[in-house]
Parts: sequence; structure tokens; C-alpha cells
Amino acid sequence: MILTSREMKALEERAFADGITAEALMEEAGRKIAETVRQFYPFPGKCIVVFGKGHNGGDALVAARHLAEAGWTLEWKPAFPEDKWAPLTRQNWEVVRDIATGPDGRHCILSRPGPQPVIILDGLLGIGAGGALRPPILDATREINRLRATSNARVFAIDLPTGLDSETGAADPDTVIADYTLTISFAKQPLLADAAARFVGRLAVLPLEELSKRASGGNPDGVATAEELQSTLPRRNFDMHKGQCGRVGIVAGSRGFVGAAIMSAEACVRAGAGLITLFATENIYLIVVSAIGPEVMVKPVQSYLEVLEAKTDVLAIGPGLGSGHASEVRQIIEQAPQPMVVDADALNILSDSIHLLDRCAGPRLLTPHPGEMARLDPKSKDRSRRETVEAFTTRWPHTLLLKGSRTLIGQRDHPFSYNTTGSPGMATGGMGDILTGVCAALAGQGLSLYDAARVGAWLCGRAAELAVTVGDESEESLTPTLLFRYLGRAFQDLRAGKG
Ligand SMILES: NC(=O)C1=CN([C@@H]2O[C@H](COP(=O)(O)OP(=O)(O)OC[C@H]3O[C@@H](n4cnc5c(N)ncnc54)[C@H](O)[C@@H]3O)[C@@H](O)[C@H]2O)[C@@H](O)CC1
Ligand SMILES: [K+]
Repeated sequence: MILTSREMKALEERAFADGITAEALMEEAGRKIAETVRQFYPFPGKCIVVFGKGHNGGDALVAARHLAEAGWTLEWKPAFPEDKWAPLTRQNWEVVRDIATGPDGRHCILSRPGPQPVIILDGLLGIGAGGALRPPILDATREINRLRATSNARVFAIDLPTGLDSETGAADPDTVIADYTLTISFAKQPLLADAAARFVGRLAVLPLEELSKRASGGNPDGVATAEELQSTLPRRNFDMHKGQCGRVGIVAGSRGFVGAAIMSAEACVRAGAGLITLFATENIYLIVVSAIGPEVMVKPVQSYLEVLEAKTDVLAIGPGLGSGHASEVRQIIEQAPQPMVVDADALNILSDSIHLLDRCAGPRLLTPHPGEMARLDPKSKDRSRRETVEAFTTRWPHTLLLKGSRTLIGQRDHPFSYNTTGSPGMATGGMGDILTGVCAALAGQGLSLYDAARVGAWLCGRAAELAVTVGDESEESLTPTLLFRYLGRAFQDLRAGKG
């Protein structure tokens, strides 16, 4: 469920009327903020606490207390003098100050050798924000952005990045650029505005028990968190065999673009498919077999139409395919009864004959990036991402995964689902080929295309962020095939409802 900030405040009021205290909610919020920070950065480092006078600042102080107890060094940057703080904010300061402040005004109980993470908590403004940023908050947001730009500090915004309008999601020019936004209780509408993605970053929703119980109404759209998706991934029975994990056929690759085919097929292997066949035309067959992992069967074909005769449960079509086999591709999209992931060049071929989507013999998951989407639907350039997905799924009976830094998934009669995971390190050619293989593997294991899309996007984003947080990669060094090293951990986190 996604709430407006106004609905969120009304929900809090209902809880207060039932005797739940703001103090108790803040305590739970602060504890969960610290837990989430530690999921991304399990080893303690330095935390710079930038806080305002309201309860958003109070959340930051409670979180800081828990981080201090876990060994983090704290540095304080209050935006206002103490006499301006809300009573609960001050109360939490008194608790944390005694625990966490040494004689030099900084807390230090642990120093580890080697580089330590430096994080900034943005506890300046939350849903109490209104109007353009004003000093001294404005000076503080500029300082956070300066620190982020000039150091390796990672910014965690509490509830909303300060400067994002809490109703519309419009961004003040000095809005905090967060790497992570940890939003309290429910996802808020403004965080999902198209223009907000670059300020919000990786999104995590921290449910508060007493508020979850009382929630009603709201927008039925969802944000895909591990907790939400956990139950969609089936557990395997001990006696399961490869035939039950999905026979996936992949139609991909052409001269100059065999890498796309290889990455899709290997991603399919790493995401659990039972038997993977890559169909390769004679002109690329030898290149493909010499480069691909031994788990993938490579079948030489004269014509891709042979795919229609092969025994498969799921198909994926498009990565690196080029435009040379357009007629065969159209026939496969139309005639194959199996569920199919349609990506890349297959989407470009489809955009010339979009009405074919009315006649498909099986369900289709289309995974365009915004450029491919504009070819499928030229009007999408003038629409918001949500409007684009809505227009497509209203017209066509298929699933759409619209890529981007806030990947959005839709299907008729299903809630729109915003992905939460990811890293700017994913801005590299080939990430989409991995996603195609992962989604096809999940569909092979019995997930509907809608769930395969939601889980696939979550897993790929989670693997990428693990590589740059707990792994040794940076946003620059991350490559698509490096995701394989972290996919296993991403699956484990999904099953644990973590992240
Ligand atoms: N109320 C509750 O029960 C809970 C609230 N929580 C936290 O409390 C937050 C809301 O707290 P508050 O209502 O105290 O509000 P905030 O902490 O968001 O800040 C409001 C204060 O900032 C000032 N302000 C507003 N807009 C400004 C602007 N554009 N420039 C400069 N100053 C501005 C206002 O004068 C006001 O004093 C939530 O976002 C969440 O982080 C959580 O602790 C969970 C429970
Ligand atoms: K904030």
C-alpha cells in the first residue's frame, strides 16, 4: 500500500487516539533505521547525524543511539539550537548524549583498521515538511550534498530526502541526494514521483507494527520489498528434479552481439532454471559454444522457427538478436504457447507490428528500457512512467516491466509494483540481458510472469547493491556478470524477507 503524507498523518492520529504514543513509534522507527543501515553496512564506521527540530530528527537520534551501541562513531550536526527542538526530540537527545558523547563532543568506542563506511543520516525534515527549503535547514541540505559529492559518504534519508515536497514529490533545487531512503511505516506517494528517483535512491520501507494494524484505504499500488515478495518464491522439495525447474529456451545473439546471448543464458542458469537451451544460428554457433558456460545447451538452428517445435516450458527472446530475423521473431512471439520474456531487439521488431500482441498464443512479459518503450508507444515520451505502464496494460493483456532507476511493473488487474533495489552501478550495457535470463528462469520455476518480473528486478538490484556494499566492487567497477557472484546472497535475503 502506498500512502500520501496526509494519509500517513491521519493513520498516526488514529494510533494516537488508541493510546499509542509518538515515543513508542519513534523508538521502533529508530531501531529499524539502525537495523537497516547495518544490513547495508554490517561493519561499524562513522555516522554523521544531521537533524532538525521535529520528529524526523527524533528518529535520527534514536537510530544513532542504536548505531552507537553497535560500535559506530557518531558526529552531531543539529540544524537548530537545542531550545528550538520538539520535546520528544530533546528527550531522545538526552538519552543518546549520555550514551554516545565523549569529551570532544564525539563518541568513539571502536576503531577498526582499514577503510570504514561513513554515512550521513538526514533527519532534517520528514512528512512535516512544507514549502521551499528555508535556513537553517537549507544550509544543512547543502552541507549534506557537499559532503556526498566530495567524500565517499553514503546518505541515508529518514522517511523522505529533505527538500522533496511531502505531497507532490517535487524537488527543491537543494534537495538532499540520498543513496538510501528509509521510509517509515508505509511507502509515501512523493517518493515514487518520476523526478524523485534520483533523490530517493534505494528505497526501504520500515513497517511499524501499531500502524500496519490500523492501515486501511490508501493506494493499492505496491513497492516490491523482500517482505512482500518472500512468499512468491517457492521452496523446493527435496526430491525435485531438473525437469521440474523449467526448460527454458533462449533466442538471442547475432554477429557482434553474442555476449548478450551468453549473459542471458548464464543468468538463467544462476537463477535456478533446470535445463537451458540457447538457440544459435550457424553463423554464431561456434563462437557461442567456445565462450558459454558448460551448463547451457547450445542448439544450432537454420531458422529460429525450429524453436516452435522444441520442448520448452518458457522462452526468452531478444537480447543481442539484431534485426535480421524479424519475420521469425514475430511468428515466435505470436505462435508459441509458452510464457515468454520479450526483450531488446525483439521489442524493436515488435514495435513495427504491435497489434500482434492481441493474437499471442501465450502470456508475454515485455521488458523495455525507456527508449524501447518510446518505440513501442511513442506517446510514452509525454507520459509519466506510471501513466505509460497503465496505458500499455489497459490496452494489452500482457505484463510490462519498464526499466529505469525505479523499475515499474504492471499487468491488468494487478497492482502497479515499484522496485526498491538497485545501484547506479547498474548503468552498464548487459544488465538487461541478465534480467531477461533471471525472469525466464523464475517463470520456468512456476512464477507467473508478473511475479517473475517483480522478483527478477528485485534480485538483480539486490545483487548489484550487495556487490558495492558488502562486496569489494564500486559503482564504476560493477559489471553485469559480477552480479552472478551475489545472486545467491540476494536469493537468501529475499527468502529471509530482508533488504
Ligand atoms: N508522528 C509520529 O507518530 C511519528 C513520526 N515519525 C517521524 O516524524 C516525522 C514527522 O515529524 P514532524 O511532524 O515533527 O515533522 P518534521 O520532523 O518533518 O519537521 C517539521 C518541522 O520542520 C519545520 N519545517 C517544515 N518545512 C520546512 C521547510 N521547508 N524549511 C525549513 N523548515 C521546515 C517545521 O517548522 C516543523 O517544525 C516523520 O517524517 C517521521 O520521520 C516517526 O517517528 C514515526 C512516528
Ligand atoms: K529526512
